[in-house]
Order: sequence, then structure tokens, then C-alpha cells
Amino acid sequence: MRIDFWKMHGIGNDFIMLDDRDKTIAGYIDYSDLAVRLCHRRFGIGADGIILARHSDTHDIRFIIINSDGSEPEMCGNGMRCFAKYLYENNILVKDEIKVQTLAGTVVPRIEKKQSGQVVSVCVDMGVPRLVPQQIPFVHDRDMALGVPIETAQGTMLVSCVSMGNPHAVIFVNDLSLVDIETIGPMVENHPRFPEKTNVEFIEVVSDRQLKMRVWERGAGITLACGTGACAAVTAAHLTGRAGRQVRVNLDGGDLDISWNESSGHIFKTGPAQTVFKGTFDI
Ligand SMILES: N[C@@H](CCC[C@H](N)C(=O)O)C(=O)O
Repeated sequence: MRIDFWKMHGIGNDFIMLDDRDKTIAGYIDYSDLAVRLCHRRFGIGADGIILARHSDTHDIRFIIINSDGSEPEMCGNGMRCFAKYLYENNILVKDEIKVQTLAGTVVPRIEKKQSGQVVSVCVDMGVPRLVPQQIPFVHDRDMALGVPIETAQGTMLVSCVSMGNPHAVIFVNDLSLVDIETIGPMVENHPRFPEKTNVEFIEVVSDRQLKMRVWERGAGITLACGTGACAAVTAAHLTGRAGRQVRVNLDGGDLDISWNESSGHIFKTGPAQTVFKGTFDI
């Protein structure tokens, strides 16, 4: 069977977009197996995840994201902007604002800017961030993999835990360029404190309106950007007095503008969505 796909990205966080409203793909292959196969950067198309459009009884559409390792997260912020553009330009939902069913609840992307009928940027109402009230002191060391917390030269980290539907561990650092993300990222991701595993964001505060961020994503490793992670970072930065409510987050793949509304508690994320190429594959 031949399947059409779009390869898209939101500031370098890349996805393979699929239309499975009629469940044809689900009838043929497990989504998890499909993600592992398609996301492989040498043997597949290459991506951080696959995103599928499915019919919803309660919303305009249902959003499914599968990480490149085959795990299914609750939400994906960069993927949601790509999703809105994909639905609009494929004439699946030609509306400026849609209500999307996700495992993290209702998410509302609104098309911000169009050029010659093509969607350029999208603002997503990401809902209300949920907090784990206290910061968790987290001692890190290579031996943590064995469950033995030992103080090392790297010291003790404070991890702020924020849920955007999916879990985030936000770590503030003085100098982002000195962080060994490939070592610390998977240690925190897989630490027993996080039974569902976690995404890990490393944040350097530039000013109360600007954060620099690098990310280790659950189920995908280092990516160029994470939209839910940027919202979690601004939430943690604001609540710890490091930033205001309107913050630009500089990520490896580009910038996101995050705005946390005081009265509604909702957090909004604005950024671009781009198509890389379109194609077909056989399953
Ligand atoms: N990159 C995404 C988040 C994708 C899901 C994440 N890896 C998880 O497992 O929670 C984003 O832009 O939010």
C-alpha cells in the first residue's frame, strides 16, 4: 500500500505528517513500528517523530504524535504548528482556528500569518501548565544509572518539574555552552524520580524577556527545539522570578515567542511551521 506524507519542521524539530482519518494506516501497521522505521535518519525518511491526523467525535480533529523511538507522548508543541499548516494546506480543515484533541487535552492552534494561501506562522493555545510545586533537588552522576546518588564535581542540580500534558524537567544553568547534554540529558530522562521518563530542558537566562534553551527530549534525544519544553521553561523561569510572562526563547533551530496569560492561566506559543518536501512510501 502506498502512503502520502509531508515532511515538515517547526524550527528544526522535524516530523513526518500522515493523514489516517480513515484508519487505513492503523489497519496495516502499528504506529510505533511505523515511527521507528520512518524516523530513522539513515534507513528511513528521518524525523524526530511522526504525526497522524485522526477523526475525533468531540473536536475538529485528533492529533497523535509518536516519538522516533516508538513511544507515544501526550503532546508536541512544534508538531502542533506543523499540524495546523498540514490540515489547512491539504484542505482537511480550512479554518484559522481549530480545536484539537490530544492526550494532553484540548489544544487550540490559530493561524497567525499566511502568504499566498500558505500558512507561515501559528499561535497555539497550549492550555494551562501544571506544576509540581517544589523544586526537586537532583544529584547527578554517572552512577545515577545504577540508582546511587553520589555528589560529584558536577554538583547538585535543581530540577523544576512542569507538565504541559507531557513531562518536563527544567534545569537553569549559568552557561549553556558548557552543559554536557548527551550525558546529563538521558540520566535525568531515565531517573527513577520520573517513572514516565521526562523531557529535559537546560536554560540560560539572558534577561527577563529572553531565555536560551537546549533540550534532551524523551524518546528522541537532542532535538533542535521543543515547543512544550519552551512553555515549561518560561513557566519555571517566571515562577522562580527569573523572567516575565512574555519571553522569547532562543533554541538551536530558531526562536519561539511564549506568552503566559495571567488571568486565564493559559500559555501561548507562536512560531513558524515549514514544509520540507512531500512524498510517498510503501508499507
Ligand atoms: N518536540 C515536542 C515534544 C515531543 C514529545 C516529547 N518528546 C515527549 O516525549 O514528551 C514539542 O515541540 O513539544
